Amino acid sequence: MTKQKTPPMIALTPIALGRTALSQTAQAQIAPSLRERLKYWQELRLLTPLDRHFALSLCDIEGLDNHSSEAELFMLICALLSRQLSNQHSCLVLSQIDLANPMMEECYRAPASCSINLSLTELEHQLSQFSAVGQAGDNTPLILDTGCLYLNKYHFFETHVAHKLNRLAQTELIATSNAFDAGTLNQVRQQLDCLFPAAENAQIDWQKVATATALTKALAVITGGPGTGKTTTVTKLLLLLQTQSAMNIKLVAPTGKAAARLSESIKDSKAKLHDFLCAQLSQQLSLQLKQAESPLASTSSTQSSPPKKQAQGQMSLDFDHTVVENQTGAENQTVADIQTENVNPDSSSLLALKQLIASLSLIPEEASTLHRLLGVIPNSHKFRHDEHNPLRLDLLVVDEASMVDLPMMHKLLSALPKDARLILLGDQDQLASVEAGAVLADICAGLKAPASSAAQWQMRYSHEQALLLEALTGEKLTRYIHPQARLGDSLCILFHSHRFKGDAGIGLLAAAVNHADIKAIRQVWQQQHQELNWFEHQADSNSAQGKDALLALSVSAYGDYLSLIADNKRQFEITDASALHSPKTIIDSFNQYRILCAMRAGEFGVDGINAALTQALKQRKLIDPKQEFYLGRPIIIASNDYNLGLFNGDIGLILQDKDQPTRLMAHFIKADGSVLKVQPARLPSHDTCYAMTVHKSQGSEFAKVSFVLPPKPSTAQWQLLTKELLYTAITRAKAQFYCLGSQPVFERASRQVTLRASGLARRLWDE
Ligand SMILES: Nc1ncnc2c1ncn2[C@@H]1O[C@H](COP(=O)(O)OP(=O)(O)OP(=O)(O)O)[C@@H](O)[C@H]1O
Repeated sequence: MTKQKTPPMIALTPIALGRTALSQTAQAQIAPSLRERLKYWQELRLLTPLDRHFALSLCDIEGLDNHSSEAELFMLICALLSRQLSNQHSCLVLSQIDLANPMMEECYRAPASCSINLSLTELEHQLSQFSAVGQAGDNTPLILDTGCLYLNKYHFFETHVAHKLNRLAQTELIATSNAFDAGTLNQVRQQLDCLFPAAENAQIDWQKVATATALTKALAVITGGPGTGKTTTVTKLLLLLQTQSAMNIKLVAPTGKAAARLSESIKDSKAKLHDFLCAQLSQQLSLQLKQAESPLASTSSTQSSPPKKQAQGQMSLDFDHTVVENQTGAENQTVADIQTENVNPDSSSLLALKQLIASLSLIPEEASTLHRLLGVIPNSHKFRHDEHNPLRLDLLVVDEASMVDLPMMHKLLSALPKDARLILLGDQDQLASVEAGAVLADICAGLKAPASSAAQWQMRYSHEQALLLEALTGEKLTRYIHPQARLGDSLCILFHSHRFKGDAGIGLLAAAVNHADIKAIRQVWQQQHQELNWFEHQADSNSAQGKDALLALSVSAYGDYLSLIADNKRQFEITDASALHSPKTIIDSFNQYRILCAMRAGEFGVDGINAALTQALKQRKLIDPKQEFYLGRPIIIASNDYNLGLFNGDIGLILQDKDQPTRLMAHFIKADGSVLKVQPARLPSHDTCYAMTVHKSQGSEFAKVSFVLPPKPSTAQWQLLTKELLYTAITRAKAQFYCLGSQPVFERASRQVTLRASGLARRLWDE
């Protein structure tokens, strides 16, 4: 270990005496050592106990004299690094340290404040001299890389994720349009045209471009806000891929709830796509028949004809399972049924349609959680699938990718087989993952439009990729050519929301918040959209009018599922099980409404709102919370229990057991739609869930959402109030959004952007 003889590196500011808020230790001494300051910062909650112990342990490992200025600098930097990791950053960016007030104490001359009397270059040099600090690839506890200090493990995760994503992005499945023979290029174009018919407006169909992107690259990242058609696009893409050659496709999402939603969305998309293709087929057939001037032969038979091999042998498809809803109102038929002698079965457009319809059944519908896919090993942080035991699949689709943290992305990419493709879906503007990193945001970072641009995002293609995508889609993309496209060739952002029409309040508010556009935010609220409702926090703390209004609304909104439970109770009393509402119906009804809080603790946090609403529902005799697990109590699981199959974030209800109505059981709906019943006493740690945090609501949607902001946020609370939090809360609502807050808090939060320190964006876009 090399020790440097340098002037004092940390200037210790004498403590201010006589301040009541000081710890006794801090008050008693004029110039406390850094060890004492660490303790004091922990008392002030500027550090966690873990941060302090991390700093002390590393100083011990380094073997420094505790009172030396080197030791003090090292401890301080280690504490700062640990604090960054506790705040979900991947590293400590040295240039972001406020050298004059590194601990960022609110009062500059706060009792334990200190400053670092070194330039940034000197600081970096000093740090590189410690034996615990190494360079990329070293086996040291800490790594200093390009001005960022990492815990070795996080540095490894980050470089590995960057390497894997870059490698996947560079894996060209089709490099240029010349790679196709003319027939194949035409076939793919025709299929794309068929799935994405030209719209009347002249705008680029980004869904079509995204699909083509994923046909050409082993990595495709399709992002966009709610309802922009990510699932619709990926369903069409999977269909195209399955028509090319049958693949082993797996669908995953980070949580059980998100996986269940993905399954539902894919099913819904498939059904819509089936109807759409059948309508197209019907149209084509009518056209051909008209041309042949011959009426459609009788199609009344509902029997499936034996599958017909195509005459020219170009395709040998089994159309047996392909059912067509005839527009003329005839019964469902197979495609084979409605072939007639008068129709040319080899017409390329007909064949393309039939091929697509036949392949629909090959698109998987069941989605699992990432944990289940990777194979949890009880009591271990490792998974069954890793680089030594890769997953068995050809294509992996990961939904809600914004929720995937850096360590999980590392594990997922490690387990991905060499030749597999990866498709990431998500909303890059949503809250970042609960744990370290902001992987999806870093992946999209290179598409951030320059500040001067009106657009927020701008596509970035290499010359070759722009031409290839143009050849496949017919869309004009050359204006997006960028000299350093890097990951841009694999990315596509969908802009147009099909859920929120142009003038719908929720969509407008979400967009205004996303752009941190205060003027637009005020305008949207002033326009008094019927789907947006504001409850003002009362300035007078004795009056709880805004909160009362929210509670009254919530009692009424939750009244629906509670009345279904009351119905069942009556049915059980008269022992008539025939008219019971199923647990799924009741849980679906409960999921129509949710209160989302910015905070966990306090009167306006999850804890306070849950307690107040429990009381309000009790007063209205809608619940009887005499015992802990009372009928109708909503539960959210707070930790994983692999044996029970319950995961952090799973939501269920305490309901009467159909088989033994005197017994109350926690009921959950699993991703495959089945009901899981668990004895309340066996539940892993859990909370009541009339209200939940915005963080926990990621991956879920509700018809109505009430969002609660604290009236007077503390300094610590302000750190959580960001535009991503607001945007995520707003976009959980499909039909109605209510907000209990105050204008200054809402607006200041809209201006605060989540910044997660990480080197991933640089590794993906600049190196
Ligand atoms: N090009 C389109 N034209 C018309 N409707 C569309 C189009 N694309 C998607 N939709 C419809 O918009 C709705 C939302 O689409 P989809 O579920 O694919 O979006 P998403 O981005 O996956 O949504 P979420 O954010 O909820 O995951 C669906 O009803 C879908 O049928």
